[in-house]
Amino acid sequence: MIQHEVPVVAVVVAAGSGSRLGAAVPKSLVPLGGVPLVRRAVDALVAGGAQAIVVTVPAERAADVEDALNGVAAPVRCVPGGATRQESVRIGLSELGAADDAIVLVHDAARALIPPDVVSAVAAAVLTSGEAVVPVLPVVDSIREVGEQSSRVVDRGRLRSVQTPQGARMWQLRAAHDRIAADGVEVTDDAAACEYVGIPVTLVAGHRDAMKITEPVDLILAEALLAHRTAGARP
Ligand SMILES: Nc1ccn([C@@H]2O[C@H](COP(=O)(O)OP(=O)(O)OP(=O)(O)O)[C@@H](O)[C@H]2O)c(=O)n1
Ligand SMILES: C[C@](O)(CO)[C@H](O)COP(=O)(O)O
Repeated sequence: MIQHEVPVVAVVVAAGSGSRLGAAVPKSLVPLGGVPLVRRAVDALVAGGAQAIVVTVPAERAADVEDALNGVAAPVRCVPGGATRQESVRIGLSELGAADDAIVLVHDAARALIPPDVVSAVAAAVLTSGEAVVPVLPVVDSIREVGEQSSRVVDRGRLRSVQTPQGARMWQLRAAHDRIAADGVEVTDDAAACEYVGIPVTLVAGHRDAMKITEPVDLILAEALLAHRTAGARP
């Protein structure tokens, strides 16, 4: 388990239904190598240095998520999530009893194979930068922006795809999420919330394993990545 100089706490958002995955259970309970996604995500955060975790869960399956998290090596509390990811994060933050200067990480349960080294790197960068921190990857496809009648090439060298965990000081992230809620602003991630209140964003290297399991093909890929990991080989 990686240790940090400052307390590190986390919100794992796991309250989504996973409609695009189309499984018989909410996505966070879908097994990957026999272990629910939410358990893999929480274990990786703990291995990367998170000392206490709040997990937002689908209210009707709270007991199942609690069962899945039985025996995690850090204090974990489950709370019902909100109607959107953004609302779930805000609820999770409000339930974390951490000091204002603690480092807080927000992570998608759907990014179940996040390497603990990336978790640790995000926390370390919050400490050194004083900014919001986001793990990113270069974009590998060519990208076109579409208009009404035509489309145009976008320079992908200037683009990055954004992963989680995203980190900040607790006071920063709480202020950011309270403000966007008050202003009725919708964001897709926590760095965007921080940016809205003027907190700069630092980028660190993400990892292919931290892909968001969104569609059925992603689960097939994740099973293959896990098999490589288990065999001690890297793709
Ligand atoms: N109301 C919501 C919606 C999403 N999430 C969480 O936010 C993460 C990212 O969302 P996504 O992967 O897009 O999950 P879903 O919303 O469940 O997917 P879909 O849009 O396919 O239904 C997931 O870990 C999901 O559980 C959440 O906690 N609360
Ligand atoms: C937070 C996130 O995973 C970063 O890529 C993403 O924005 C979640 O978005 P979604 O709309 O819930 O898929």
